[in-house]
Amino acid sequence: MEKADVIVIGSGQGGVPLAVDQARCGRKVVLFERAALGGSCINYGCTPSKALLAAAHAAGRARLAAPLGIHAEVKVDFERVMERVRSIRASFSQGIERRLTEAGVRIVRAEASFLDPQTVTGGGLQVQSPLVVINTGTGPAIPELPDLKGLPLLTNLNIFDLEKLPRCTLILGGGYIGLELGQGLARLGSEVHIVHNHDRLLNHEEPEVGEVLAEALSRDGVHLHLDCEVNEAIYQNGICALTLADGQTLRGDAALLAAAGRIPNTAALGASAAGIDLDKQGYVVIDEHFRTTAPGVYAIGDVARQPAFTHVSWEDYRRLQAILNGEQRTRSDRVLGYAVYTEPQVGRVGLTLDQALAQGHRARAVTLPMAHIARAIEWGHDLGFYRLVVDEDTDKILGATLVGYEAAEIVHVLLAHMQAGSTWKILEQSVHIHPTYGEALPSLARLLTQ
Ligand SMILES: Cc1cc2nc3c(=O)[nH]c(=O)nc-3n(C[C@H](O)[C@H](O)[C@H](O)COP(=O)(O)OP(=O)(O)OC[C@H]3O[C@@H](n4cnc5c(N)ncnc54)[C@H](O)[C@@H]3O)c2cc1C
Ligand SMILES: NC(=O)c1ccc[n+]([C@@H]2O[C@H](COP(=O)([O-])OP(=O)(O)OC[C@H]3O[C@@H](n4cnc5c(N)ncnc54)[C@H](O)[C@@H]3O)[C@@H](O)[C@H]2O)c1
Repeated sequence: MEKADVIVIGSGQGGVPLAVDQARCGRKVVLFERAALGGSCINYGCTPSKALLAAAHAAGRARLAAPLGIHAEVKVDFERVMERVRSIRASFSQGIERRLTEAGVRIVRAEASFLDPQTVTGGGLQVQSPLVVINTGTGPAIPELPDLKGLPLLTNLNIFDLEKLPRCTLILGGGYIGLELGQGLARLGSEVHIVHNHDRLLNHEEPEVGEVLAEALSRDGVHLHLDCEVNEAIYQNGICALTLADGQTLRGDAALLAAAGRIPNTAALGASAAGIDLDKQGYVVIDEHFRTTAPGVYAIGDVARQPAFTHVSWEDYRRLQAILNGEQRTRSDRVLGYAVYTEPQVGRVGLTLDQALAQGHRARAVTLPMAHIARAIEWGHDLGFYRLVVDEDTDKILGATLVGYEAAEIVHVLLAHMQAGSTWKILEQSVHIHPTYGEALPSLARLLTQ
């Protein structure tokens, strides 16, 4: 039995910096990782998907430039696109290994499970520690479909290993992954069908978000099957056929992508041996201070049902580190921002109007269409809108939804206002630069004076 000061299970976005910091403080740290170092974000998530989208959006922009008087002939070298994706992913993962090693973290390349709250085993090793941090993330949820067994399913785990672009790709799910990869594959030349079991894409967002994205995806030739389920999936001779509830049959050359949500990576953990409670879906139950129900065991990131974003897992690490140092921090008092990297992008922060009303705020929303923004007209971006949600009692900004060009960047202006506790009146008085997309934010706030 080995002894350590800290055990980290999973090299996700919070686990790696935590392990590095603890090791730099002179503690003996053992990190278990059963797959590639760097977790979902680097290997099967943000990094490869955004590298792929860089190529896809370059192709898409070129094709859609005709209204500007530019007529481009686009030729996609899919092999080269994917080589670039994989080389960026490999270099990021190697960087993680270097960081951990240089800090003196002992890396055990094996699946870990608990023997008791202080003892973890994996790769033939048993390690005992007073502090264990679980950062094991999530994996793709596979929809329960009759006859799905035997079908070579694509998920976020293997799609970035593709060598050949599928002629036709059938995607289950019109959420983040389905939309980003659906538009990406379409722009690279695949015939894409998205089957979504809700009548709106990205159905947790302001209703108009789904409408704008549906229009944008249609312009890219994506076929949308909304409010629709798959009844049957058959795989024969390399061809997969999906029969939809509306009677249509979609056929693809073996490319069916499951993008229908996530399941937590807890099955292998042996949580019950350590007295770690899981919720009904298998997520680790934590309190406001990331404590699980087992003494000395904490959980951060996606596996603890925190909002499933890289920056949240990273911020969890900062908060847990502060808590371990005796500071008064909690897990949920953050201004949450996130984005969807379709074109147009969706930049989000804080509450939607419905969420604000449901939380008891006397909330009001104002909306500015893209077509009223000078920069958007000049650049030929006609799709999208900016929406601001404010509290009528305090004038505080409660949230925003920006749908438009580089909205993921522009939404940070509002995130900074919210973090600083400022009001829409301060935003309205700010003189932003002309002609920019940012200039539209004070104009948006000005609508509240009417
Ligand atoms: C396609 C896709 C695109 C995404 N794009 C974005 C984006 O643009 N922006 C964004 O903010 N977020 C994005 N996300 C979400 C983001 O990837 C996750 O929220 C982020 O990785 C945080 O994960 P984590 O730190 O909780 O753990 P993860 O990064 O999931 O890491 C968990 C690690 O634990 C390991 N592990 C699991 N069980 C065990 C075990 N028993 N023993 C040892 N090791 C184990 C796993 O192998 C994995 O390496 C995307 C996700 C996907 C799937
Ligand atoms: N840009 C980003 O930050 C980014 C990108 C990708 C993923 N992510 C993270 O990863 C998480 C998972 O993404 P996701 O897209 O898998 O999940 P999701 O929950 O965002 O979307 C899945 C959608 O699929 C639908 N669905 C479920 N089962 C279905 C079925 N059988 N047939 C048709 N539709 C079905 C659901 O209604 C749901 O809206 C996200 O919640 C997000 O936190 C973030």
